[in-house]
Amino acid sequence: MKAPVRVAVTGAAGQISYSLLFRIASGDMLGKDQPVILQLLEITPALEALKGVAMELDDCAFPLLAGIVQTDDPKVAFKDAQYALLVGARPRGPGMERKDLLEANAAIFSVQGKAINEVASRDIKVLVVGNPANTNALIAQRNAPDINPRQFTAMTRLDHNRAMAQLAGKVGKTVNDVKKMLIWGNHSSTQYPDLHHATVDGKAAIDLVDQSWYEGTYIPEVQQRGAAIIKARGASSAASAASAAVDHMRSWALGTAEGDWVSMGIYSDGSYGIQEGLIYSFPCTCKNGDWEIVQGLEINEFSRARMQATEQELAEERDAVQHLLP
Ligand SMILES: NC(=O)C1=CN([C@@H]2O[C@H](COP(=O)(O)OP(=O)(O)OC[C@H]3O[C@@H](n4cnc5c(N)ncnc54)[C@H](O)[C@@H]3O)[C@@H](O)[C@H]2O)C=CC1
Ligand SMILES: O=C([O-])CC(=O)C(=O)O
Repeated sequence: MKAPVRVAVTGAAGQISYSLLFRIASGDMLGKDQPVILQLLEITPALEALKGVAMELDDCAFPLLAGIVQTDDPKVAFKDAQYALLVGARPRGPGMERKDLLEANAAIFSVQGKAINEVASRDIKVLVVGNPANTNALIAQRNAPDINPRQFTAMTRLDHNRAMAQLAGKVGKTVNDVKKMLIWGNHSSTQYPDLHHATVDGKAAIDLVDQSWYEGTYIPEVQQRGAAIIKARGASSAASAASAAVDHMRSWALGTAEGDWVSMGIYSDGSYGIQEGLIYSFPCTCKNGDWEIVQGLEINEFSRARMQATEQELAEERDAVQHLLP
């Protein structure tokens, strides 16, 4: 049996965590041979609810669950953590854009970035889920100067998974047939789901659909899927968000499949002309616990304009939180 790893999860008594924690503890995220110690962070008033969640985790008798820490202190939650899933943040309601949450949520990520910098394992892998995820990831990263910026990522895997499911449905195939899906940019309504590199059953996806459906239906539906779930469910995506978080961390830790890639919000190194330092979603392959941006994709004018629009939004979000970026 491997030695247990420490996995910090914030917002641990919330909706997403109610699905996420059970998936992590069952081995879906890091493998069926990897024991985990869950280090759960909540705000003080939610500690009682967190206790209930921890009781249920105990009641599952998961063979891989080697311990549970419950705390309202970030320095306890992140202590020696090798993985951190930053979920704890306010969700949006109907009629809001995710960036409307910046004011309510941004401060959380500067506190947590500082705590990670101080006490976490130096090889920690951080995934920010709480919205607006890319800019919150940027805030956490900039507040953790002793950790390599590559170790802070934001979740666009839910968008990636949604884009695969919508495409598969349209062409009468399953997600297993879809490869090289790609979300560029921000986890927001400016994100750009790019079908120019995707394949379905080995055929170019862009040739299987017409341009008017791609532009007029597909792109807006993927961009607005989060809002559509809020409208239908009365609350934002939870189980699907948890599943995407599990997918993101599993790909990063255990690698991506040969001949395929995943979308991850990562620290831009200037690839594809995207401003360095923004947390922007790129196509990534993962190996040996590290990610790499897929290089050399041909970008047409249609794509370039959309990649720049979402980049512009991220630059504006960054400028709005300057006071939290040391
Ligand atoms: N990136 C993505 O694809 C997605 C992101 N989200 C975002 O994830 C976040 C969480 O969503 P839900 O679980 O549905 O919300 P929720 O409101 O059910 O749970 C959030 C939890 O975070 C806790 N919390 C608040 N401040 C905290 C702090 N400083 N430290 C630790 N815990 C704290 C709250 O007490 C609450 O229990 C929201 O911001 C939501 O918009 C949701 C779906 C997808
Ligand atoms: O839409 C929201 O506010 C929640 C979210 O990020 C998503 O479902 O993609």
